[in-house]
Amino acid sequence: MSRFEDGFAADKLFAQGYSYTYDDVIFLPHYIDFSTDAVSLSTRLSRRVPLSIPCVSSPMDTVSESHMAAAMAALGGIGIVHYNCDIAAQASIIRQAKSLKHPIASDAGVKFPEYEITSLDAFGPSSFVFVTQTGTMTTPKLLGYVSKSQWTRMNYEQREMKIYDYMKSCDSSDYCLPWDIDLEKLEFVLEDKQKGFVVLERDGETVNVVTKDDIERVKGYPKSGPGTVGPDGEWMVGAAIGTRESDKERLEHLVDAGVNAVVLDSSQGNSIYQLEMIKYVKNTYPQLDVIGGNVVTMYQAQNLIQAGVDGLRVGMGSGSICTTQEVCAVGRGQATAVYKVCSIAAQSGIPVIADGGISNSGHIVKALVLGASTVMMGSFLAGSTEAPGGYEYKNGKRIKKYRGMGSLEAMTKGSDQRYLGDKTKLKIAQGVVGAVADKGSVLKLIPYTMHAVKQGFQDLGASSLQSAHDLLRSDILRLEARTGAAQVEGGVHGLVSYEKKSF
Ligand SMILES: NC(=O)C1=CN([C@@H]2O[C@H](COP(=O)(O)OP(=O)(O)OC[C@H]3O[C@@H](n4cnc5c(N)ncnc54)[C@H](O)[C@@H]3O)[C@@H](O)[C@H]2O)C=CC1
Ligand SMILES: O=c1[nH]c(=O)c2[nH+]cn([C@@H]3O[C@H](COP(=O)(O)O)[C@@H](O)[C@H]3O)c2[nH]1
Ligand SMILES: [K+]
Repeated sequence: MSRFEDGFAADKLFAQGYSYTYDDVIFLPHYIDFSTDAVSLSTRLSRRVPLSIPCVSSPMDTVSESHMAAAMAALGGIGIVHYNCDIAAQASIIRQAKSLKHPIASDAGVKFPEYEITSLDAFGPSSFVFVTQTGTMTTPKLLGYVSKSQWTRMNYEQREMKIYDYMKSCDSSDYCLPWDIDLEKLEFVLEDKQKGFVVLERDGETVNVVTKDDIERVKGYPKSGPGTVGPDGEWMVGAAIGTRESDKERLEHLVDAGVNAVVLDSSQGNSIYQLEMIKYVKNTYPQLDVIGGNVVTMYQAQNLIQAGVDGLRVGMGSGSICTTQEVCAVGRGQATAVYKVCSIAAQSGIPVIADGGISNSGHIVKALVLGASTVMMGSFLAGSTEAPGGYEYKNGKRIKKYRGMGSLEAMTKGSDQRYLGDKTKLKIAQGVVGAVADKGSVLKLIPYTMHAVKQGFQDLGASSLQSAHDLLRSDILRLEARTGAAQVEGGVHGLVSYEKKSF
């Protein structure tokens, strides 16, 4: 096939000594001969974990607990449960995620018993505030509830009381339904009994609380592809662990809880600790996929591949809450890192997760076309209904906390595990604590985002991830670096004001 010399081949672009990130590069459009619906984004997380969409949630304590993991699996992606908690808590998050057959995260407020409700904000868009021991719906034990109408009728003095002084208790089995009940039956019960909410239980444990409004809300979301279901017929769930001796005991409990893949969580994965942990996991649990990282160079990747990883995670300092490049002077622009690592991983058929720095669908297209099999997202998913933590209001905006796992706040919470109780160890932050805007449910956000990604693939003439990788490696797909002015031009510019609505 004759071709004009136009744009750059990826090999040439990424060999110039620059560290490019997603925004620095742009693909040149190719040729369309299929519809957007013909694009398949099916892929693999790791050697033996197939996914129908290339989306993975970050193992961070403000992103991935049970509701996020269940929702990601229901969408055809996967969630990686964080390990900034004790072993029993992480195992129980995995069990709960697998038990959320209907991955509905209620948008009701959830508070702990000593909380004082001072405004209707506590209810969010819902008619209820639920009360659990921890003030979250992660492994909840429902103690009681307050309805909006009850609270509105209370006088000012009563409103200064703690919730447990006036909440209605709901230990009556009248509210409880089995975790695996059909959605139609669930709806029927809600209609029939006029209760407004039900409690789903498995083996005597509460796994979820769902209101009538929640059911109506999720019914309006787009249909998503086949979910990520394991051989046990339940959602596949991944989990992060560290590389300390104590992580071996942690892993044993996670395996008991049914974990389907494990991510060795480190900013610099090319270490003796990780190489030894990879060998340990492979020897002890040969059926379990182990993902190594993080890496950004071919040398790092090669070492982990030789040690036997089933997947690699790429990114150092590219995350929205990361300060690693500032603090340690190491890392790499994410586009370069993904391209370089993928070019070596492809030779061994090892899937690569492009981790961090995703803030729009275009970044996802770039990561996937540059060779990644999946993208891992923190800030993109934080702030959603499924992310852990409650909403707050700031300057009239509904927000949720989002923090780096290397922030002082997160390290302090997990320090007992990571520093083995050694309080004398100096802690240097490599991340920040912040907040992100309410994004609604990932059950809506992700299907729209995947549709946008398919449109990008169509423009490039790639009907699948494999076809995109082939086009790139055969130099048919061309790209260029964007100047600062080209990046400005590529964004919205020259308007006095505008409203950006993506879907
Ligand atoms: N992707 C990124 O750019 C970054 C991510 N993070 C996140 O922050 C969290 C913490 O990351 P890291 O500090 O890199 O975690 P880490 O667990 O790899 O490292 C913590 C410290 O412990 C040491 N260590 C690990 N295993 C050991 C063993 N068996 N014996 C003795 N020392 C050992 C490491 O060398 C390091 O000094 C993770 O969740 C990570 O994903 C942090 C910084 C950057
Ligand atoms: O330098 C860092 N300090 C941190 O405290 C930290 N916490 C998470 N991560 C990494 O960032 C990824 C999420 O990035 P995004 O918000 O951009 O999706 C995550 O998936 C991690 O790889 C950190 N990196
Ligand atoms: K950063």
